[in-house]
Amino acid sequence: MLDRELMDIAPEAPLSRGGAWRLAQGSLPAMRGASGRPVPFCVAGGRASGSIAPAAGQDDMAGHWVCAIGAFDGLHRGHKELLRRAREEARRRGCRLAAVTFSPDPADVLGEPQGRSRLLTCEERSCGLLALGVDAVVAFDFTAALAALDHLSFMREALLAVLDVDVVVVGSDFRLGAAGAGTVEALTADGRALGFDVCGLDLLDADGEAITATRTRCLVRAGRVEAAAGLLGRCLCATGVIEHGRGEGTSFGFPTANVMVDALSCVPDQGVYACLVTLEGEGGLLGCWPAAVNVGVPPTFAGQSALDARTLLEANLIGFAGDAYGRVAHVTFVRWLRDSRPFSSLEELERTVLGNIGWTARSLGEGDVMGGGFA
Ligand SMILES: Cc1cc2nc3c(=O)[nH]c(=O)nc-3n(C[C@H](O)[C@H](O)[C@H](O)COP(=O)(O)O)c2cc1C
Ligand SMILES: Nc1ncnc2c1ncn2[C@@H]1O[C@H](COP(=O)(O)OP(=O)(O)OP(=O)(O)O)[C@@H](O)[C@H]1O
Repeated sequence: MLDRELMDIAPEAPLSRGGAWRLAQGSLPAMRGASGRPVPFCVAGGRASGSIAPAAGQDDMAGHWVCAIGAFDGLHRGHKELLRRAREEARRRGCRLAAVTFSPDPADVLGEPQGRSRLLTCEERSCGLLALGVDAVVAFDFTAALAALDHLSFMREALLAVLDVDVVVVGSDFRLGAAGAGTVEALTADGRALGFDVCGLDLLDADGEAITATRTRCLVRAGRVEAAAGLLGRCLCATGVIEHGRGEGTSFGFPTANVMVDALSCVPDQGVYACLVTLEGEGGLLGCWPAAVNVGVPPTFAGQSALDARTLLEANLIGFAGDAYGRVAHVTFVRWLRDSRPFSSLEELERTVLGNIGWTARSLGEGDVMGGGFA
């Protein structure tokens, strides 16, 4: 089934209106009513591939498009402003709006090996972009072949082969293609040659500094979750699966659910936080509990567990009774409480943690907030 939907261009095909290569199969991929489901594509003689996720009701890709391009990790306030302006441009020109992005995030492939670098998974980014009102998300596979394409080749052989592009909208700091040579200026020259316009927008800032995914990730890793929320325009949320821990907590009087998040997921390096934890049930959400959460290996027990090498969030779900093992948990960080630290006695550890749980219960509630907050 997928093969039928793959498309390719004839490498010798001439450039036509708008710079769009005529596709070998003559048309852009038809969605055939399968709205929301990504449709794979392959262009530029196999050098570029990816998928298109259409919004509901968008059943084909024909027609003219405004394209907002970037990684969009976090979908922070700057990204939302860019998309708002791109939407306005699309409306003015009678075009549809596509978000053009890359999977995996180029920063994960080209950037410094920094770990914990992802505020959103590719799927979350795609769903978020569609929720923000784009008509389609075009996600190019960020392969070595794609990374090696210069900006002109990317526009001509990859993007214009998939969409008939009228306008490209990017932030003023944006760089596309090999060696990051595709600045707004260079893309504008490409547009003159290939038949599209380029809007390079000033970056939205907060406190005199541009809002970027890099800035947001730095704040998160330093534990400054409230400041990160100010840039994101919402609280940070990390998702993981609940696994068995060492079982110490039960005897302390504060049972903990051990939420293992992906090693690439951007969460604080360490610290104790007041959170809300939403658990998935069999056919939907089970509920959402206030929780005091320790992030990272508990310093008092460092090196004592096979779990230690992985990213661990230990959550005491306030008012939760039941078996949470194996469940998917979404941990929303509301407030930093303190740094994690080693304790010289278990009594001091227990007293301190119970204090953190008490503060969280008084501030966020004593039970499932979806069920009214009554334990
Ligand atoms: C809110 C909270 C704060 C915590 N703070 C610390 C801490 O500062 N230092 C530390 O060594 N462990 C800390 N812990 C971790 C406990 O030591 C840990 O939950 C306990 O060992 C139980 O682990 P287990 O049930 O997975 O075996 C904290 C746990 C929670 C829930
Ligand atoms: N604060 C902002 N205001 C407006 N546009 C922005 C802002 N930040 C990023 N953009 C633009 O949004 C698109 C997607 O952003 P992208 O994820 O590539 O950059 P970023 O958020 O600055 O991430 P990073 O810090 O990893 O470079 C790009 O065109 C980018 O220039």
